[in-house]
Amino acid sequence: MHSGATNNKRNFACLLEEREGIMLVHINVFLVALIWYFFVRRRNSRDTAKLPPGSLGWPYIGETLHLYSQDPNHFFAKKQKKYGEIFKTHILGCPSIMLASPEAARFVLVNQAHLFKPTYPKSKENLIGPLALFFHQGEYHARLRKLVQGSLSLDNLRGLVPNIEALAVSALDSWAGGHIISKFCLHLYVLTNNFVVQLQLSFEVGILTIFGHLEANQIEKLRENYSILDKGYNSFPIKLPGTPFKKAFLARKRLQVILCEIISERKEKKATEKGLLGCLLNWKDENDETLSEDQIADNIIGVLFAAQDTTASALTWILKYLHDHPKLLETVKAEQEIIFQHNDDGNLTLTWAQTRNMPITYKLMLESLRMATIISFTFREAVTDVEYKGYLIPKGWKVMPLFRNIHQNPEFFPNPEQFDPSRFKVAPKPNTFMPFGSGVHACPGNELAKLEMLIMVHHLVTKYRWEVVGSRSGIQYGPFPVPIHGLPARFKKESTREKRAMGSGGISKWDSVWSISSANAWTSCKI
Ligand code: HEM
Repeated sequence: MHSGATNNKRNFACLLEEREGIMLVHINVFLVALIWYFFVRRRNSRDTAKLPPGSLGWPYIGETLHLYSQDPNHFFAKKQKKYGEIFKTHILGCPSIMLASPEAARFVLVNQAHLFKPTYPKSKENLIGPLALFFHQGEYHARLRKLVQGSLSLDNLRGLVPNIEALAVSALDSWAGGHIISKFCLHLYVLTNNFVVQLQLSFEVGILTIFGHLEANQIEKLRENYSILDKGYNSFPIKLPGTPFKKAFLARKRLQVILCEIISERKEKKATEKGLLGCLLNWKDENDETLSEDQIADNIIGVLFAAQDTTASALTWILKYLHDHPKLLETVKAEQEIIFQHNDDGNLTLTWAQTRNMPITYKLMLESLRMATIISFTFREAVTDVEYKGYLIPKGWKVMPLFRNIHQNPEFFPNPEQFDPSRFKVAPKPNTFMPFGSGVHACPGNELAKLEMLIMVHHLVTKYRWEVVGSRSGIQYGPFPVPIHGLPARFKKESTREKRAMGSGGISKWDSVWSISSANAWTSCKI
């Protein structure tokens, strides 16, 4: 019994020792884990990774005044020169990190896109409609994107060529139709603001792509209210009666009513059109759930918004570059003239195949998109602390891939300030050419925009002559860059007889006015 008790005591002591041993092991494991957490895992977080170089400027206003008191492109270019390809700043009330390298843009927009969400001011989100795809990421975004992309597929665009062509011809005819006699010149010209007219064209193309056929009175109501919305979109977001923002807000409400009427009509008719509205109306999930009217309306306004000013600005720049480079204009004309003559002097409509085979005009378009970079940069917001190349991008900070700076980098585009379509004989290096963005939010309308531009250039150079009026240099932002005052120009429609009389490369009185006026802007241009 005694020895048993002694044994028991010994066993108990052993047990205690064993437990202490186990506890010690646990404590050691815990300490090692703690050390690992602090010295290894935490290496990736705020304590060790440093913020990129740069300046956050004044408290709250940061560097916003610096940005707005100069050309934004100079602001970013100066910063890039001083700090390199990744730098911090503080603009529009937000600490932000700018990224001016292709790898960094790819990191944010493609490889690690899930760590960065799209971000827009709430006031703008509400004007467009908070359910529009570009405010979202994840499953909802992917579902809507598939529908938008489907409606803009090459197969659908192929069928739109004759309609887009008819709209382009009618826009061009309207420029040259209302002739006025300008006291400054001997000829009959029309004085117009290209950007405004281009806006009308891209609006009509947007309507066509979204709705297919629409009654003229419905188009007019949409146009009227959409233009009020567009004007107020970039105004100061204050809802006082009479302010552009308040007007835009009310126009958005009216647009909702008009769109809901159209949606009900289409539902009643059980229409099976291929346009975006058809795709949105016909969508059903596995539980037979359909999209709500708000989801449909917000996405229609969203696509119209994304399609309009962007394409209009790009077209206006193409006109400006053609104007500034007469030799290039002649070469583009020669390419388009062959198609024009093949189509019985324009009596036959353009074919899809012809629009896919305009190599010179295509390079002109790409170089215009590079030089003008309609969307200079985009915004994302870090959803968590992110480390990139040893730099910390803190959660909640804005991140801005700078497309324009990449397009203007001589390492990727030698002599970047020179307009040179021939550079596109060779494909740009990956991720260096992003006029339509990149990754999950890249532009689904890029093929439509290109088609619209090619068709427009075809008709413009084969049937019209034009001359830019007033100042030829300078940019204005609205918010997309356009040549100053929207490039006012005089247009003249050439009759086939006039063209034949001149022959290819012939000089008319009009031509001499043209070349004198454009002599200052003349620079050699390779194709
Ligand atoms: C020259 C004309 C155009 C340019 C330069 C352009 C440029 C862009 C860019 C850079 C983005 C990406 C923005 C970002 O990543 O934050 C984008 C997105 C978008 N674009 Fe375009 N775009 C043009 C025309 C169009 C057209 C014609 C349409 C539709 C018919 C369209 C519809 C959209 C939509 C819906 C998005 C959002 C996509 C998403 O969030 O998934 N765009 N565009």
